[in-house]
Amino acid sequence: MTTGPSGVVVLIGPMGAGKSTVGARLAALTGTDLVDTDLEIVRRTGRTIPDIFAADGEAGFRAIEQEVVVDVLGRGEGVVALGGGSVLSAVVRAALRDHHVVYLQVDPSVGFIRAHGGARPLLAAVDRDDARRRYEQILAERAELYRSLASQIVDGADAAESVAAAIDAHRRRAVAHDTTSGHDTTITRDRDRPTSESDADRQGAQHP
Ligand SMILES: Nc1ncnc2c1ncn2[C@@H]1O[C@H](COP(=O)(O)OP(=O)(O)O)[C@@H](O)[C@H]1O
Ligand SMILES: O=C(O)C1=C[C@@H](OP(=O)(O)O)[C@@H](O)[C@H](O)C1
Ligand SMILES: [Mg+2]
Repeated sequence: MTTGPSGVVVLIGPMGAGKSTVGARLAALTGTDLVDTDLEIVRRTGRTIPDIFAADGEAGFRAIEQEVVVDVLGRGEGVVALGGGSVLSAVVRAALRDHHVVYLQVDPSVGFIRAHGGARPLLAAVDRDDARRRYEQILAERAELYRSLASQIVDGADAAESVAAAIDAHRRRAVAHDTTSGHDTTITRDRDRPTSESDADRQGAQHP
């Protein structure tokens, strides 16, 4: 993949949106490397994420996460799949500014089913209904943050191959500065460069 001035494609979105899965597909599709920052945290600390939450609390996890994410983004190339809560850090948000940031958007019904039952401490409630309510609350709290950071928004409910292909197609068009090749229907917003008047209108409508 030709990646342009800033080479990193960063995937954001809630737990279960498919960031890790799509990240792997996109890296394979484009012949680049994936860094999944959750896995990188485990690799660097030698501890699992539930262990870190249990011993250091969420605040302790966020401190480690911020350091790892900023470091990984500084490498300047490849695909980076963030953990869903990375964007809660203002330092991480600032570090995202120069990169192509893709928000994998999912309804809570899709995201929760995918995320529940794994080793995610924030959904570790004993009762499934409690866990679901927690997921919905987290998504409601973060949705606008994800939107505001995104250079591209894709439908995370689509098949992982399709999501990866949509990201690659958008990236190729952006690098080629091709404003005439039409629209990718999964793209709802291009932060930096409207591809048509209607896109520009839509941006204005979303960001008064
Ligand atoms: N596009 C997709 N279609 C169907 N299942 C998916 C898709 N993306 C992810 N999954 C499944 O959902 C679960 C969570 O995916 P994951 O990539 O870990 O999400 P995230 O990193 O955003 O939390 C995994 O079991 C994965 O196989
Ligand atoms: O949303 C969150 O706060 C979290 C998401 C997880 O990653 P995924 O988004 O890859 O599931 C992981 O970083 C941790 O359990 C916290
Ligand atoms: Mg993940």
